[in-house]
Amino acid sequence: MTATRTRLVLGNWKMHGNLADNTKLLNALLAAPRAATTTQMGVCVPFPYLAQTALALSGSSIAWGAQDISVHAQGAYTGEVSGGMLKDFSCHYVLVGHSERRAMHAESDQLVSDKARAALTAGLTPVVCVGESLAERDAGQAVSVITRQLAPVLALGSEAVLKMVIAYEPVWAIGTGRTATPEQAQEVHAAIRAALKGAGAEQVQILYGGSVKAANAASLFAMPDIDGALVGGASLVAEDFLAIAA
Ligand SMILES: O=C[C@H](O)COP(=O)(O)O
Repeated sequence: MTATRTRLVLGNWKMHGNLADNTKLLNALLAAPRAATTTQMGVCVPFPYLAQTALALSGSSIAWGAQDISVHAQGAYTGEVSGGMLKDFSCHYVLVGHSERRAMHAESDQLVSDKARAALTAGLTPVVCVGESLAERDAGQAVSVITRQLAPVLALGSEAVLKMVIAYEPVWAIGTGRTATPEQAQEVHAAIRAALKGAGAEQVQILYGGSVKAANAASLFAMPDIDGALVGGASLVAEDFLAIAA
């Protein structure tokens, strides 16, 4: 990682948590000494817990955000949550295009780009998730799949891209315990950075996600184009999440 990019460790709670457990987790994150690290930390929580998270983390160095956003600003869109609503809870980040949403909610590459644009319009930082399936990797298509997924996002223009975070999450590594090797991840991260092209590509944070644990974080983070992690399961256990950030 170059000196110009700050490391970012972002937790994705997915559909986990309840008021009592969240309080314990957030308090444990807040209680940990962090003076020794410049690593940015954040948590992306389910919508119902944004108020609780905002209240707990307000004034701390830990940011928070959501896991999805509507492309619409307001209106008759039952079940949707707008960027303006997320800003009401002082969200900094919002995940867009997580593979679980691409797969289970049929989110297209274009829709993911539209969500990234909606996030930017609301003043949020979109974390654009990309990643190939195992079949695609085995077919040698990892980079071409990611290039396809990123194309509509890059079409938003370099000014927009500079305000985003990109997360490379190979689908076969998510929740499986099977992490990409640092070399596999670096190869894709370098391809992503090359695809960003243009002025400022060196400034964009590119996170790796997929079974990141304290035991493998350091070797991943040692790679030149890996700027941190998007952490699922391990972000639900304070000591594991803190150990990754440390
Ligand atoms: O958003 C996080 C990723 O899906 C990774 O999840 P995981 O760390 O549980 O493999």
